[in-house]
Amino acid sequence: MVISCQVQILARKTAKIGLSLIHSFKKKASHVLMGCLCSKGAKDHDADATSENRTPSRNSAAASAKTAAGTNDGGSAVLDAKLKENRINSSTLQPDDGEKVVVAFDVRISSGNNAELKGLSGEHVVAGWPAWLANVAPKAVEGWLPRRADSFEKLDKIGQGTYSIVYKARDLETGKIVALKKVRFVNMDPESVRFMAREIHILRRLDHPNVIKLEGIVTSRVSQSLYLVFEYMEHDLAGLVATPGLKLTEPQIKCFVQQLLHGLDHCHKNGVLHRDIKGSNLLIDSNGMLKIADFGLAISYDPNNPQPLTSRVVTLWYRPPELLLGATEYGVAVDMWSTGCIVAELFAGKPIMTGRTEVEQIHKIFKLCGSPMDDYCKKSKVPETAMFKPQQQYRRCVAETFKVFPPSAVVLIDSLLSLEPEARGTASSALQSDFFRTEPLACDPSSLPKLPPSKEYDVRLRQEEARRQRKAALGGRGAESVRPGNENRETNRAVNGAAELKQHTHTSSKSNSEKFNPEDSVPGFRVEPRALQNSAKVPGFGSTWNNMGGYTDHSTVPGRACSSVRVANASSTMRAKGSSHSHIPHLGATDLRNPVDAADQDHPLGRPASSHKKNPEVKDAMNHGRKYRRIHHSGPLMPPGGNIDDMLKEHERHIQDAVRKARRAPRQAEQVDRRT
Ligand SMILES: Nc1ncnc2c1ncn2[C@@H]1O[C@H](COP(=O)(O)OP(=O)(O)OP(=O)(O)O)[C@@H](O)[C@H]1O
Repeated sequence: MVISCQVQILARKTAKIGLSLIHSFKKKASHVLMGCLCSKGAKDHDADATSENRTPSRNSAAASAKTAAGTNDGGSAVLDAKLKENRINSSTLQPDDGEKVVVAFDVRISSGNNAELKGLSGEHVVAGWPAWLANVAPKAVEGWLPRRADSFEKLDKIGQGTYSIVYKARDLETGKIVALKKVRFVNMDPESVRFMAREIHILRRLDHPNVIKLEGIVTSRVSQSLYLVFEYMEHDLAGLVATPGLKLTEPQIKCFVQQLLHGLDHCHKNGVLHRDIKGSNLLIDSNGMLKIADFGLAISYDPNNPQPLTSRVVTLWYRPPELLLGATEYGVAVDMWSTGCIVAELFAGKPIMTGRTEVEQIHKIFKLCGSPMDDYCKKSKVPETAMFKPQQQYRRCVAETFKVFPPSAVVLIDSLLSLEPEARGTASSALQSDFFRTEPLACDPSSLPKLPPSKEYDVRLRQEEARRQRKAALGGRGAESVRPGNENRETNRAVNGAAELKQHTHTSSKSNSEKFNPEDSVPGFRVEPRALQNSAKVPGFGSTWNNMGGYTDHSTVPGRACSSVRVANASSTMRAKGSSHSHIPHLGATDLRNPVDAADQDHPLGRPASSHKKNPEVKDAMNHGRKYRRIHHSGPLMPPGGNIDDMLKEHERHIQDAVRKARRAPRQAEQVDRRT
């Protein structure tokens, strides 16, 4: 005991030396101690991290745990409810397994069956890790020492995820600017701790310039939270795509896609599936380096020994058809599908398939990629019972839809968006595609122009500012009194965001695909003359990007089909109607998804639903939509013989109901406010 105390004091004073002492004292020199900020390569798989491999339901539970933890104040009741829902709602889940795993886990810790593990966690506690972490996930922190929260100075809140808040901070020891991802746990729930531990463990196994680097972990003794320390990244791809007036050139798109594929290749070759590739998880630093981030849903997998995995992963718009149809045996192809969506999104300037529910999402996929062939289930490992075929036969129209993109991009997108997973190829085969060999070639990341920080989070801030403005207007001051030019850029962007949001809300009685594409021949797309596109310039901003030296603007390259046209989005629609705003920011992924995703709010993964929590604008809509929560949930998407068109109409009606009620609620609240 005395020895242990002395060691503890030592460890606190000089942590690095302290841990070495502990280890030599305990004669456990199995790994080299590098200190908190540099340890790499904890190769052995954490039993916890791979437990999904044993049961598909555990990860679903974990995903729910992530969601529940994200509510922070929701407490364990939310978590319990989510876990329960998981078991009740999901057809792909085996009812008892989630429970069993949790129990088995508790038994393992408390019964002391695994003496070595227990010893390891004891060591970690002595080294300064909190017991709740050391006990639950000893391997995640193995070889590292915790940093103290007061060795960082928080500068700004820069992001918010389902279960985390991200801050920009200064490391007071080195002066370096970092990102601190604060993860709070609900009652130290082992399931959510373990979920986060999996993320840490996976991040520590990866080491690549295009994968975000976890630099350390900070524990806070006061709050029940952990901070993950990451290198700081100024932008994310979703934010860039949503930046008003910003149009990526072909070399820039190639540069980003190439980096994404290199990062993915590294993950896949190291047996890691990301399972949540989307723009807001692709971070970009001030040198144009793209890094894959948010490994919260990532999983270790062994292609030679496939295990059942949950199908409840990947954000809806980027989710491949086999997952929507409940496949539990899958591999790298799920990330390749998401990559295909991203590549097309970069050229289109907006997400390409924006389903509001899983049913609608699969329908959009079939409309674009064609109806599945008879042997689809077998080839894609989709359970026959979960399969449905749209009543109407759709022919594949990927090439036709994206014909305005450069031909080599179309070929790549066509292959990545194959219905059959096998046909999508791998990250390394995609890197060999003509897309990267055809002129104009990818530019160098370092030559990308410097941009002000742009994240999906900024888009959300704009929305919040918009709400504030609207409220102020109702209070008599009027949003119009804020003149662009009198405010800083952030506010100007917010004002424009307000207009867009308003417009979006007012016109949301129709889905975007209906709005933009009444003839519905090509899902969600309409090609517009460049004249309209050109009107969308941000004073002093878009021009910076477009005038960068040395870049090919493909509007000037003859034969580049994509140069002369642009896919329509809400902004251009508004401009076409003569909106007084010279540029209307295109809503980010979250924004478009939020107001209409009511039917998805109970998704066990909780990702689409989680975005509602982030956005108070639609929170009410979600509450009002609660009674619809059971409709058309995932699992078998259609009862045999069901009519997809009726179902979609029904969906639309429910969603519109929810949105209408949501719109009414704040007005009523404001009336009450004014009265009181
Ligand atoms: N290293 C970083 N540098 C700068 N910003 C970051 C960094 N890591 C994350 N962020 C910002 O914080 C946001 C949330 O982070 P992250 O995606 O890791 O959290 P999450 O809780 O898993 O989110 P989600 O629910 O979207 O999956 C990101 O979208 C990004 O904008």
